Amino acid sequence: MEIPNKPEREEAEAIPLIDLSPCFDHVGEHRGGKEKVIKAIGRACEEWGFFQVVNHGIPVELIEETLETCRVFFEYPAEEKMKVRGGVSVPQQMPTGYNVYPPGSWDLYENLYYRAGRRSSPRQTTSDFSDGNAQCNAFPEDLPQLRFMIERLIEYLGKTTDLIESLISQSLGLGGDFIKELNRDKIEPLKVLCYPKAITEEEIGAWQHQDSSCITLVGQDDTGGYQVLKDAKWVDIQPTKGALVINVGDILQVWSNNRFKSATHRVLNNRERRRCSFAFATVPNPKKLVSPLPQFTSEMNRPAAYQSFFYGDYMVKRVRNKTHPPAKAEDFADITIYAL
Ligand SMILES: O=C(O)CCC(=O)C(=O)O
Ligand SMILES: [Fe+2]
Repeated sequence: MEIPNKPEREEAEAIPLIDLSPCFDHVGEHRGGKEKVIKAIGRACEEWGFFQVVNHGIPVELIEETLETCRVFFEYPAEEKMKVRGGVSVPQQMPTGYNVYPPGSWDLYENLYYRAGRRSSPRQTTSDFSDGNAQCNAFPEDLPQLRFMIERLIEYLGKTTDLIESLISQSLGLGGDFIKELNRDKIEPLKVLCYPKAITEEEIGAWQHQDSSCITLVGQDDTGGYQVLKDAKWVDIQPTKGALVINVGDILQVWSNNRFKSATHRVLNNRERRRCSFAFATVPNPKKLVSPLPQFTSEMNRPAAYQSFFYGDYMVKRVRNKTHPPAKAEDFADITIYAL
C-alpha cells in the first residue's frame, strides 16, 4: 500500500511546487510530462494564483549570488545608495535605480529597479522603451559584478518567462504563442527588494496587494515571511532552494475574465535579519488596451467582468499608490476600479 509521506492537511497549505524539467527534455515531453506540467499550472493559477517552479533553466548560483551581492549594496550608507539613480521618472513607471518610499509609506522595503524591453534583440537593459521615455538603468560603480549579474539574470528570467507564458497560454486552451502575440511589446521590470529587520511582532514589510503585472517571477533568499492569502488565511510561501515563485497578476486575471486569480500576498519582516528578494514582472506596453478576451466572455456566453482600459492609465494610479501613499488602506487603487 502506498503511504503518503505528508499528512493531507499540510499539503493543502503549501503552494504547488512544479518541476519544469519535462519542458526541457524531449523524452519527458514524449511521455506526456509537459502535458502534466500544463495541467498543474492551470490548476495552480485557478486555485492559488501562485506556484513555485524548480528546474526552470536559471542557474541557482546566479540567483543566490545576485541576492547576496544586492544584500552587500543595501548595507551601504544611505548617501551612497542614493547615488545609484537612473533616468527621469514618468508617472507610469517607478524611477530606475535605487528607491526608498516616502515617509508614511505602507511598504518598508528599499529597492533597486531595472527595466528590460523587448524592442530589439538581445533584450535591452539600458534605455529606449516603447513609450518613448528613455529610462537608464543604474548600477553601483564599486560593485561591477552586480551589473554583470543583473544583466545575466534579466536574460535568463526573460527566457523562463517566455516558457511560463507559453505553458499558461496552453493551460487556458489557447495556442502556445497566444500570450506572446497578445503582449508583443511588453515591458519587463526587475525589482530587487531589501526588507528591514522587524522592530515589532508581525511587522509588515510589503503591505497586502495584488500585482499589476501579467505574471511575476520571484526569487527569495531563505529568510521567509512571504505569504499568500488563500480562503481568508495567510499561507507561508516557504523558501525552497533553487525555486522561483510565480504568481498571476491583474492583467492575466482580466484577460482570463477571472478564471486565473491575481492573488493577494504580503511580506512580513524578520526579527533576526534583513530579507532580500527580486520580482521580475511582465507588463503590457502603457499604450496597450486591456480587456477580457472573447474566448472567456462572448465565446462562452459570459459577461465581461472588467471594462477595457489602457494599461498606462492603470499604472499611473498604481505608481501613485507608492509615491503618494493613501492614509487608508481602502484608498489604494487596484484592479477593482475597472470591475463591472
Ligand atoms: O519580496 C517579495 O518576495 C515579493 C515582492 C512583491 O510582492 C512585489 O514586489 O510585488
Ligand atoms: Fe507582489
